[in-house]
Amino acid sequence: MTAPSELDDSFHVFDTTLRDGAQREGINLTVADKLAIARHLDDFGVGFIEGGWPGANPRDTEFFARAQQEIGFRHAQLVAFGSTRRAGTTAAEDPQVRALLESGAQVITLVAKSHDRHVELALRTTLDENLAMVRDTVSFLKEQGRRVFVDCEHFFDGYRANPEYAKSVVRAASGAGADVVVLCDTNGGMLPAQIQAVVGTVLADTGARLGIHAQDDTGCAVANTLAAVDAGATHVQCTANGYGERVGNANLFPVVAALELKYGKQVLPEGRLREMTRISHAIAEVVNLTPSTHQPYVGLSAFAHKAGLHASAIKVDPDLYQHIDPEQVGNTMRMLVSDMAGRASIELKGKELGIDLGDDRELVGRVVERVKERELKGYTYEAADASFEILLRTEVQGKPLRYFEVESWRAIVEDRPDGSHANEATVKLWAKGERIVATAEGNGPVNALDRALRVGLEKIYPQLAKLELVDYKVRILEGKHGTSSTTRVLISTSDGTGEWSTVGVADNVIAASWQALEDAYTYGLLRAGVAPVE
Ligand SMILES: CC(=O)SCCNC(=O)CCNC(=O)[C@H](O)C(C)(C)COP(=O)(O)OP(=O)(O)OC[C@H]1O[C@@H](n2cnc3c(N)ncnc32)[C@H](O)[C@@H]1OP(=O)(O)O
Ligand SMILES: CC(=O)C(=O)O
Repeated sequence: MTAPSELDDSFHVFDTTLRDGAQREGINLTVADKLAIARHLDDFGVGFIEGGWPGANPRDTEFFARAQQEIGFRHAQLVAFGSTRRAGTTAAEDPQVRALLESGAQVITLVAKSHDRHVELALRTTLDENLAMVRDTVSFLKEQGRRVFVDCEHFFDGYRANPEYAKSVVRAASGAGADVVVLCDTNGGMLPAQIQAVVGTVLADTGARLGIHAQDDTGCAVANTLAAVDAGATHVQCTANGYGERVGNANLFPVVAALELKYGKQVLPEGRLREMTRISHAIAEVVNLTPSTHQPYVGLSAFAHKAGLHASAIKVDPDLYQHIDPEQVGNTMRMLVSDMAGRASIELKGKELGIDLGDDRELVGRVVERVKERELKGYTYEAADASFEILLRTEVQGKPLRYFEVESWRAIVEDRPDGSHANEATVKLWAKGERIVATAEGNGPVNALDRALRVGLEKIYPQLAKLELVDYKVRILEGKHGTSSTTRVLISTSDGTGEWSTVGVADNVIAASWQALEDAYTYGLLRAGVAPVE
């Protein structure tokens, strides 16, 4: 793989997940989390990882010390973030500038004011003193042998208010030796055409090497970043999954994918783009946020096709309804089966599941009809792949896919005088010619049924011991009918190596849960390779 020193310096992918990303509400990273994310980002191949603000809090200070000792960076250079010196002092004496040096980072990003109003109101100093703060801090850090990037905070709002002053900050930074001057849309209110025009003009007027840092308050951060690149910016600041202050920052993954796949610019080491989906999800795990299923390129739904017309064209050529081959970013195409499906959707889904439907138009038509009929009753197969597979196999073999037959089941909830509840269930089943009666208690009626089913079947199917219910969702489908409405239950089950979802629909929650449980156990046995009863 390419070592940091061999990376092409003409274009920078700069990640600020550990600094700006950590400013998102709800994210609270430990040092261990930061180290784990830095490893993922380095593995992905970004050029720069902004690790935080050393000196601002003990956690960031510790992160810099440990990252340099513990991570053997293969691609990225570690960057420390801080501000220009305070007004009325020198850079050498400013404790937070010293903390930047003491962090050991060889690359430093300085945040500088570039909006005249901010200088006067927030810094409470003069416009000239702010320029001196920028010049002094940059030249001091350059003298200390550091590479320096300057983030011009509120650049675009500042440019609108006072373009000459905003540009004088760029000139002060670049004149003092800043390697890149980054124009920041700090309030995130800009639109792509505005960004493109301003970046083009500033580049022509100052000749400085420019970067872009876009917040996502208009939902345009990715587009704004690309517009800046169109205008000549050669350094993009982004965060994994778009995490960041308020609504977030430019999302690293669509920016990098656009640069590589649409602009034809190689910004990552060879082959790393194919790791993008895995890395996006791994970082989401570390920050403890569920990955967005609808995220471009890397979301579970990014290449999921629901409409029958789409499927019929995809059957001929997937490119007809996909902007790229999902494998280029490590994602996969999925077919969703629902009441919007047509024959082609079922054929493609069958292929995905490894079930041969031959050219049996009648069979496929029957499955389409059955799905539509069931979805009208409230079933949803796009969220319950395992129940769909059971339905499909049942239609293909012309008889139910069965491991056991249910004679009856019963669940009892007992309200006790002390306010507690006892839940008990009994199931009566037939499996391999044997009649089974099993009773169990649980912490709710569905849990009691689940246990009774397991207790009853485990003697015959020991494979069931591994199964675990990992999620349970209930939805009332026709709220206006109150307690008499239709209830849909979705259950997710795991066997430790994979997870599957099943659905049940009935006029009461226990009956709906029972159906979903029956499918969950049936599918678990199918996955375990157990032959169904004839
Ligand atoms: C746009 C962005 O997202 S920039 C990143 C911002 N990130 C953070 O703020 C997270 C980390 N920040 C912190 O932990 C704290 O704010 C610290 C340690 C940096 C500073 O804390 P304090 O010294 O208590 O100051 P406080 O946060 O109240 O105010 C910031 C100070 O920095 C000054 N300041 C702000 N920007 C700059 C700048 N570019 N150059 C010099 N000084 C600046 C402000 O004028 C204010 O000065 P004052 O203390 O004289 O009023
Ligand atoms: C520097 C930064 O985070 C901003 O201006 O938004």
